[in-house]
Amino acid sequence: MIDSTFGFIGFGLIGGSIAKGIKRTNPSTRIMAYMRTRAKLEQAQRDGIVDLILDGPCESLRECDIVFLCTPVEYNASYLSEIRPYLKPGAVLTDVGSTKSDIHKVVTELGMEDVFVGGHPMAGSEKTGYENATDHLLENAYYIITPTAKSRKEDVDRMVEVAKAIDSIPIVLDYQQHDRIVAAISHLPHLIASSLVNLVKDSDDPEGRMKLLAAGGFKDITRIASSSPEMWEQICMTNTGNIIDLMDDYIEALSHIRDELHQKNGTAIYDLFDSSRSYRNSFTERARGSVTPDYSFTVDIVDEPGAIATLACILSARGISMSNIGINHNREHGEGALRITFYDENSMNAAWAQLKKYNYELIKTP
Ligand SMILES: NC(=O)C1=CN([C@@H]2O[C@H](COP(=O)(O)OP(=O)(O)OC[C@H]3O[C@@H](n4cnc5c(N)ncnc54)[C@H](O)[C@@H]3O)[C@@H](O)[C@H]2O)C=CC1
Ligand SMILES: O=C(O)C(=O)Cc1ccc(O)cc1
Repeated sequence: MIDSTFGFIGFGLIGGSIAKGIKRTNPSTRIMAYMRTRAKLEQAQRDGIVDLILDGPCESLRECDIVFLCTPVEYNASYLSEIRPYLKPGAVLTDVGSTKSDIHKVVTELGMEDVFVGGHPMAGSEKTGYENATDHLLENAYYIITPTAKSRKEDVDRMVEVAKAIDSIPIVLDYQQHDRIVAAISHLPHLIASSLVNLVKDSDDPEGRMKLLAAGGFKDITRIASSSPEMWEQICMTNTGNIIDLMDDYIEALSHIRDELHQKNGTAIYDLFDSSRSYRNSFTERARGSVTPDYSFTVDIVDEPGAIATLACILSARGISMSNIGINHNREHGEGALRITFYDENSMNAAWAQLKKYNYELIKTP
């Protein structure tokens, strides 16, 4: 990576994770950051991630090769003109926002198309804040790069290098195409998840039994309803056209399903489940969207303190590294299911054999 000094405006989950990822692979890079909560920046400085704390857009940004805007999308756009005076010649200004048309529009209006290259890492979580940022959050995730009409090829290449430096997978897309895609796979699903949660809230009995009994499937498809309302309001408000188009189609599909249920048309409902299952199963099963094959299996463990540590010790004693480990929260009590991912097939097979020896119950990933 030729760039060595990076500035961040906003330093939460995504800004913090990009900075940590850069520092992990390029420890000699210099990072300066601004956000409203200074205490968190001081923590980031103690962590060795932030070298210089900024009090806002200022002269120091002139040292940066790349400046990242990592606040909620509408605020990102409002920072463009404030940052412009502090960009050094040749510096790239980028963002990580989940929608792109709005910021590209402001960039064009301000005549900043030659310095701006949009970005959107396609991973994250429902959590927010620097305290949840990790150096591997964006590993194996697509990092969408949206050039302007006047972006220089070498600037797009520099963003590709940054994405690679944090082990993401760069992909260059037109910003309008980007917004239609994410409306379908991210924004409409967030609205559906939140409205479904509210449907249960409004339909529950006074004892809250729906909430009590809500199990795996419901929790799986509504996890994202715990995301930041401030961030998601801004995302939806900057992609209304695409979301409404897809929502119209979705309402029609739901209405169709309702009719089939009314007519007790089991075949139609079977076909719905059958076609969605085939299509869903054709998605490559990957952690956070990686293109690498998935080397994972699930282990049934007793839900008690130390159970995960014991399992980790058994594997590490054989020198087997895990690339990811996560609890499947489908069950409330009793045994827990742990999904473990490995870097390669050999590690996965060695782990399988080792855990079998200890009589763990193992379930292959479908
Ligand atoms: N959360 C996610 O999973 C993903 C989020 N994004 C995008 O990343 C951006 C940031 O999101 P997160 O890091 O998740 O949010 P976050 O809430 O963790 O971090 C936002 C940061 O911006 C700061 N901030 C908020 N308003 C500000 C303002 N007016 N001036 C200066 N700083 C301000 C906050 O103090 C915080 O440091 C958003 O634009 C979002 O669309 C992109 C991919 C994934
Ligand atoms: O929590 C999740 O799974 C997400 O949906 C993460 C996410 C949030 C916003 C984005 O623009 C991209 C990814």
